[in-house]
Amino acid sequence: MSEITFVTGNANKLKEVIAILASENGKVGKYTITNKSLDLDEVQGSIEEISIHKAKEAAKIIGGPVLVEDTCLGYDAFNNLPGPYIKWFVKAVGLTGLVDMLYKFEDKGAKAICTFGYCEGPGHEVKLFQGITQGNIVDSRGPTHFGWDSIFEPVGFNQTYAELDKDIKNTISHRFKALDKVRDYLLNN
Ligand SMILES: O=c1[nH]c(=O)c2ncn([C@@H]3O[C@H](COP(=O)(O)OP(=O)(O)OP(=O)(O)O)[C@@H](O)[C@H]3O)c2[nH]1
Ligand SMILES: [Mg+2]
Repeated sequence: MSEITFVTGNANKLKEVIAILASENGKVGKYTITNKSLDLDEVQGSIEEISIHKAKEAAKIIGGPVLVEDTCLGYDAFNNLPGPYIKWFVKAVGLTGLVDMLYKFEDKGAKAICTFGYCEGPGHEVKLFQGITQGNIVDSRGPTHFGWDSIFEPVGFNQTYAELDKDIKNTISHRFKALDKVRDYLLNN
C-alpha cells in the first residue's frame, strides 16, 4: 500500500478532489490519498511549467509521492489570459472586474483548465494530467465562496459552476476531467 499526499492550500479544491477521486475511504487502487495544506511557490511560466515546479517542490517538502494541481481560467478573447494568474486577478479586480474586462468583446468564451502533477518523490520526473472545460463568462450568479465559480457557465448548461449541484459540477468540470486521467494512471501503475 502506497501513500500519495495531495498538497494544496485551497480547501475547496481538496473537497472536490476527495469527492471525485477518493470518495471510497481515500483509496484509489493500491494508493491511499492523504493531504497536506501548504502554499507552494508558483513560478511564472506556462501551465505545465508551473505544475511541474509545484510538484517538485511538494515532493521535496513531503519526501515522498505527491499530487499537486494548478488551475487556470483563460479568456478566449485574451489568448488564454489571465490563465494561471487568475488567482491574482480575482484578488485584484474581483468578480465584477473579471466580467467587465470583457465588455468590448463579443466573445465571452473561456476555458477552465486543471493540470495535476504527480511526482513519486524528490528527484523524480513529474507526470502531468490535464482537463479542460469550455464555458462563458457571465454576470455572477450563485454562491461566491469558491474563486470564479459564479461567473463561469459551462457550455451546455444554463447554470454557473456555483449554481450547479456539486454532484453535477464534479462530473463535468476541468478538475473531474483531469482526475479521470490521474485515476487511470494510478489504477495501472
Ligand atoms: O471558481 C472556481 N472553480 C474551480 O473549480 C476552481 N479551481 C481553482 N479555482 C481558483 O482559481 C485560482 C487557481 O489558483 P491555484 O491553482 O494556484 O490555486 P490555489 O493557490 O488556491 O491553491 P494551490 O495552488 O495551493 O493548490 C484560485 O483563486 C482558486 O481559488 C477555482 N475557482
Ligand atoms: Mg496556488
